[in-house]
Amino acid sequence: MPKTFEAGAPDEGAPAQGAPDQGYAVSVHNLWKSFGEQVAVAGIDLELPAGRFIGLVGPNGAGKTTTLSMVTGLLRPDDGTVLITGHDVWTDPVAVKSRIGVLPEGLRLFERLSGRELLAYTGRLRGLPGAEVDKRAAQLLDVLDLSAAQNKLVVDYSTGMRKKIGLAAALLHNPEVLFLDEPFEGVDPVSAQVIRGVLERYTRSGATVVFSSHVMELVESLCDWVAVMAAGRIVAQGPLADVRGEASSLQDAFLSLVGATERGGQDLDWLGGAR
Ligand SMILES: Nc1ncnc2c1ncn2[C@@H]1O[C@H](COP(=O)(O)OP(=O)(O)OP(=O)(O)O)[C@@H](O)[C@H]1O
Repeated sequence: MPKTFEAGAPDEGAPAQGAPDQGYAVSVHNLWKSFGEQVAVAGIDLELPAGRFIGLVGPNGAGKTTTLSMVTGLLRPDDGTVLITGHDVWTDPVAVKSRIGVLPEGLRLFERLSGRELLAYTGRLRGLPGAEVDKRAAQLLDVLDLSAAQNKLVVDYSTGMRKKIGLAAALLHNPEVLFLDEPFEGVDPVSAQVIRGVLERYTRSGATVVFSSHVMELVESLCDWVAVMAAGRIVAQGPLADVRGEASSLQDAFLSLVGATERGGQDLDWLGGAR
C-alpha cells in the first residue's frame, strides 16, 4: 500500500511565479460542499505548489469536478477558503479571475460564434488590446491545428475541437494558473500530443496546470504532483514519486489508495454464457 501523506512546502528551486503564499498556486482549507444529503466534498485541504503540472485523480463521483468548480469560483462552497496565488476566490474574485484560466467540464461555449470570433470576444472580455488578441488567437489556432476551422461555427465543431478552442480561450490572457477538467476526453492522440506540448511549454515558463483525469497513464506521464480524491476526501497529495510510493505504477497506487476491490464482474455469470 503506498504511503498516504500530506504535501510539504514545495521543493526549493521549484519555479514559482506570482505566488506570494509560500509558493502555492492554490491553497484550499476545510472546503465543504453537499447537495442535499450527498456530501460531495468533505472538508478537504490542498496545497498545490506553483510551477507544477498537477493531476487531480479519483474514481467517478469522488468530488473532483465539485472541487474544481469551487476552486475556480464557479460554485459557492458551504464552508472553507480557497486562495489562488494568495488571493481569496470569494472575497477577491476579480484578482483571481484575471490570474486563472478554466476549461470546465461540460464546456458551454457561445456556439453561434466561429472559433475565431469566440477568441476575439474572449480576448476583449479579458481586456486585451485588439491587435494583441488577433496575434495570440492566430498563434493558438495554428498551434492547436484549428486554423482551417477558424471560420466555422463552434456548434459545428467536434468534441475534440471544442476542447481545443476552449483551451485556446482559457490560455489567451496568459493566466498564472490553468484549471482543466478532463482536458483530453474526446481528443484524438495527435491533438492530445499537441495539447500536451502546449501545456508543457506553459508550465516550463513557471505557470501552474491543475487538471482532473481518470487516465492514470496520462497523469503519470504528464504530472509531477498529484492529489488523489476518494469519497469527497483527499487521500494523498504530493510529488508523483511519493504518491506512487512502492507501487509499480500510479494505477496500482491509486487502486490501493481508493480501496478498489477485485470485483471483475464475477456476479455476471450469465454474461458470455449459453445463449
Ligand atoms: N449538482 C449536483 N446535484 C446533486 N449531486 C451532485 C451535483 N454535482 C455533483 N453531485 C454529486 O456529488 C458527488 C461528486 O460529484 P463530482 O461530479 O464532483 O465527482 P467527480 O469526481 O468529478 O466524478 P466523475 O469523475 O464521474 O466526473 C457525486 O456523488 C455526484 O452525484
